[in-house]
Amino acid sequence: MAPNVKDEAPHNSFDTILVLDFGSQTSHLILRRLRALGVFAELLPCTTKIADLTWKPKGIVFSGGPASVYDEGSPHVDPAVFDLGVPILGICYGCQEIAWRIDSKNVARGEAREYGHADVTITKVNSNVDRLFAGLGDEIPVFMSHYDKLVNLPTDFVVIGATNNSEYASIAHKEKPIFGVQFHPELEHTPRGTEILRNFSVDICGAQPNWKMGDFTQLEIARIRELVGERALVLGAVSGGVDSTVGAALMREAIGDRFKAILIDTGCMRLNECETVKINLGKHLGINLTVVEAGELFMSRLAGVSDPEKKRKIIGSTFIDLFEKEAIRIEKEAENTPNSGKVEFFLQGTLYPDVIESLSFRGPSATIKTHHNVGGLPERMMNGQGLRLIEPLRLLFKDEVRAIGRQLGIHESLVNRHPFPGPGIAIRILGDVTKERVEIARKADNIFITKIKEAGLYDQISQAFAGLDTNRSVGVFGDQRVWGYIVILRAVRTKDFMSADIFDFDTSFLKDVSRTICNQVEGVARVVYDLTSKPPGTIELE
Ligand SMILES: Nc1ncnc2c1ncn2[C@@H]1O[C@H](COP(=O)(O)OP(=O)(O)OP(=O)(O)O)[C@@H](O)[C@H]1O
Ligand SMILES: O=c1[nH]c(=O)c2[nH+]cn([C@@H]3O[C@H](COP(=O)(O)O)[C@@H](O)[C@H]3O)c2[nH]1
Ligand SMILES: NC(=O)CC[C@H](N)C(=O)O
Ligand SMILES: [Mg+2]
Repeated sequence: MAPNVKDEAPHNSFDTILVLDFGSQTSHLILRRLRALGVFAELLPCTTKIADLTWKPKGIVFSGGPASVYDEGSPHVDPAVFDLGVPILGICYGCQEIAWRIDSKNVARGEAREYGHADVTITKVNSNVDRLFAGLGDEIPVFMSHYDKLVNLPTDFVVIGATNNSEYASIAHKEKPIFGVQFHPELEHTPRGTEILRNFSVDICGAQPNWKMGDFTQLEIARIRELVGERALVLGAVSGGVDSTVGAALMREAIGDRFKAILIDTGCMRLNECETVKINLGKHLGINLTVVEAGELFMSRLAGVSDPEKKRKIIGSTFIDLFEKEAIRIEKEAENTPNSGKVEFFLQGTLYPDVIESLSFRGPSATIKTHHNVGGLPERMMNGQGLRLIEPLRLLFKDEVRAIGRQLGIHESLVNRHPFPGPGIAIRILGDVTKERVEIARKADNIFITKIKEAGLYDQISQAFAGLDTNRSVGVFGDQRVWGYIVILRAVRTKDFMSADIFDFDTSFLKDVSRTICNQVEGVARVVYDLTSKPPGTIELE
């Protein structure tokens, strides 16, 4: 495989805390909190071999995780991590891992699950170990989520915090900067958790809290210039979503017209999407976007397919076919112009959550959904055509990307757009995809989003759309029997798209949307509002 460029990362320019991930649902929040403090942080699987690290972290956090340290097959860190000489903080499973490494009898199943609020009584010991809880007083409310617990105090450790249920809820090594907490400082429900993470990263690890988006932007532009060199062309998959738009703006800034932006019209885009994106990118960013019209091709390949994973795979491989063709076309077109060169790079707007998912120590969690931008797509492009991948945003979260977008002067309406998945409306239709069904879903979606905007709710909602259940339901319209599809409205609030809450509309708003859709979209017999949070649901229907 062609070398990736991911290692040229901010960890070379900023003090970085390494988070080793044991698979907790909230591992990414540890990074979010640290970065919000101005401390750059990166996540790697807990099984990372320390000898493979090409950079030295200022400190290491072990995350929580669903396994039990004492079970066979449970994940464990490379023992070399303790020889690095940098401070370590274990959170929940991470704390249990520290204790278990010292003696496997130190951890056992507790008598009761402790899930939710608890009060930690802080014990002052000496100025060295007290640094973790410095400034926090005698007691702090925390959020717990565990069943296992420390049943012995590991040798050479002292207790720095206890709860009614957990005698050793927080521990510290007597001499070395090794700490463990049974609770989760990364959660909002541990109100003073950020202070604990600051005490650890800044005071104990000595990390300079100087991570700023502005620096990232300039560093990234310089890095792209150096990487791409004087002649090479870069093909960019640009959807008009905030991620690829910001990625495209960075590329454009870095290498001008040698960046070639391509939008594939899958035939499953939102109403007027492609036209609007083309105009916006031209007007605001000076990017000449090529729209590849491929609706018919996608429809023919999707005909009769109702299995969600099959749909996603078909769409993913059709995207590649088209990008491969485009690479050839672009090189031909550039021949005999001042910009002649080979297409050597492929830009994608991959974000950190996608990367985190595929970094899981259990292997990619693609078993839930195959995202078309991770996995198959780049690999074939790279192996088949020798293309190298550029993913300037692969270490960022969505709100960080939005902040960069604003810095680059990208219009607020683009920066704040709700995300739209690459496979588009195809994964919002339960059942097989036909032109007629896409059209119905698209119209319903447009009505829903327009009403949301009119009501001034768009920016309060993280993502909203209308999908289609292709089971049909009976209705009565003007005394006529109809047998039509069911429109599913979905609107969620989330910061990171890993978990999400339902948006609370007034019933009168939903009634109005329902009435308008039934009146204006032929083929619909009923409209329902999806009340499933994530988890257990996912944001998209498929
Ligand atoms: N229709 C499309 N044409 C070209 N590239 C696409 C298309 N849809 C998706 N992509 C590529 O796949 C990547 C992942 O899509 P994704 O929807 O996650 O990001 P986005 O569209 O840039 O932003 P957002 O999440 O806000 O929609 C995009 O960044 C882009 O590189
Ligand atoms: O580009 C994409 N290609 C995909 O295949 C894909 N699947 C889901 N999504 C988006 O990811 C976020 C989380 O969605 P789920 O809860 O449905 O997994 C939501 O924002 C989804 O819109 C995708 N984006
Ligand atoms: N949240 C966690 O890390 C849980 C750790 C472990 N699985 C327990 O039940 O205690
Ligand atoms: Mg998108």
